[in-house]
Amino acid sequence: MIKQTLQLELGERSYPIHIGPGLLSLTALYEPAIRGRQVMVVSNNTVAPLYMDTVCEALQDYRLERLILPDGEQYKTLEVLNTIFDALLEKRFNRSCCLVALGGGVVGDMVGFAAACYQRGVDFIQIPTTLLAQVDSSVGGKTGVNHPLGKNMIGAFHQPRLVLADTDTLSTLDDRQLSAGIAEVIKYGLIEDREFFEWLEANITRLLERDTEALVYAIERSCRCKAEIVAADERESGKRALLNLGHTFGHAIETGMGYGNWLHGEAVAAGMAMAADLSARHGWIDNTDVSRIRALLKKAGLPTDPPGDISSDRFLELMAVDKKAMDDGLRLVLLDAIGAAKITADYDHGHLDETLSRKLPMTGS
Ligand SMILES: NC(=O)c1ccc[n+]([C@@H]2O[C@H](COP(=O)([O-])OP(=O)(O)OC[C@H]3O[C@@H](n4cnc5c(N)ncnc54)[C@H](O)[C@@H]3O)[C@@H](O)[C@H]2O)c1
Ligand SMILES: O=C(O)C(=O)C[C@@H](O)[C@H](O)[C@H](O)COP(=O)(O)O
Ligand SMILES: [Zn+2]
Repeated sequence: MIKQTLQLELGERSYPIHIGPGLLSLTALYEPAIRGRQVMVVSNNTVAPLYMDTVCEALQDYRLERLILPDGEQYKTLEVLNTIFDALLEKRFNRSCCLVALGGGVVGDMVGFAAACYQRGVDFIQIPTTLLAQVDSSVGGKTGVNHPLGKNMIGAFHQPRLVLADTDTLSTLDDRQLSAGIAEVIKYGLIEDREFFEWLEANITRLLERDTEALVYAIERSCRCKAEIVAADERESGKRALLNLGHTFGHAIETGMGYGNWLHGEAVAAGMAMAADLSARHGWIDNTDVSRIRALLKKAGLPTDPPGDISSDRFLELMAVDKKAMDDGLRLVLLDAIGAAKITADYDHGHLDETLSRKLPMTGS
């Protein structure tokens, strides 16, 4: 079985995405990206004790440095980013170096942004170790940090040279984090792949039980969807915004609750349920679709309602900084069907208020 390799096609910045068990120790996979370079492997204090040695042993013939960041969404900040620059300068890393991001989406986003900025841009490799990072954050080149007033507000587009998603690393992930990753998997089904959504309805238990074959299938199908969208619209001038389904509500929840209280995937899950609710209020999908979406999210161990502590006015305030806000208003990603999302500014503000203030039928099932 079971290793899969996809290619994200972006001309001379194209790169492979390797998916499967046992990949961390395969030196040959890294070599094209790091041959002859200084390499800094950056991780955090949870992931480094688990996997840093395996990666460094695979790279033992290289000039290696290790750097360990504090673990948590609350550390996805400019301040912690600066510690990466300190380490690179102290170790005299030059422009031909390569950074390796070993961890979940937080490490990946920060190391990617450090690579985008250091000496105006150096190479980096993504080694995602959470399901969420393997299906989403390691692919596509969105990098950055949070600001107290808004999620991912400081960042850059900077593509990795290689993505190496070793599914064995998922064995040490706790159940809550696995579920958070499944939220982004469900997102792909909702935005443009109804058949995948139906596969998820039938196979969600296999994913929750960490069946390797099911995981590789879901990761590959998710990455294929994301890679096609990014190849068509790298910098989100159009279609890429579909990947933001659930995120305008979700980012508001993350910022409003304080980073790290709700996991990103949990906030996105509640946000997708809210997007489905708002779509149904317009008659674009029907209530049975909403119930199906909520049922799958629940079965995956995910929330389907926003926290009670955020009023609809506060939601609107938090949502106003969304990157899809234009001078003429905020665009939202909503649903015409399961498997057909759309980006639209043409929604009813009264309906939006009903969704934000959780008026029935939001709590239908
Ligand atoms: N760039 C993008 O396109 C993109 C896409 C989606 C999400 N994101 C960002 O990704 C972040 C969320 O990523 P995440 O869900 O991976 O969270 P995370 O990076 O915080 O990782 C979750 C937790 O799991 C731990 N962990 C990681 N791998 C582990 C393993 N194999 N075994 C045990 N523990 C492990 C981490 O240390 C952390 O405590 C958010 O900041 C979000 O904004 C970015
Ligand atoms: O890759 C994308 O494009 C996405 O929107 C993927 C999202 O899952 C991810 O959370 C991303 O970081 C959100 O980007 P943002 O531009 O809304 O901050
Ligand atoms: Zn996301």
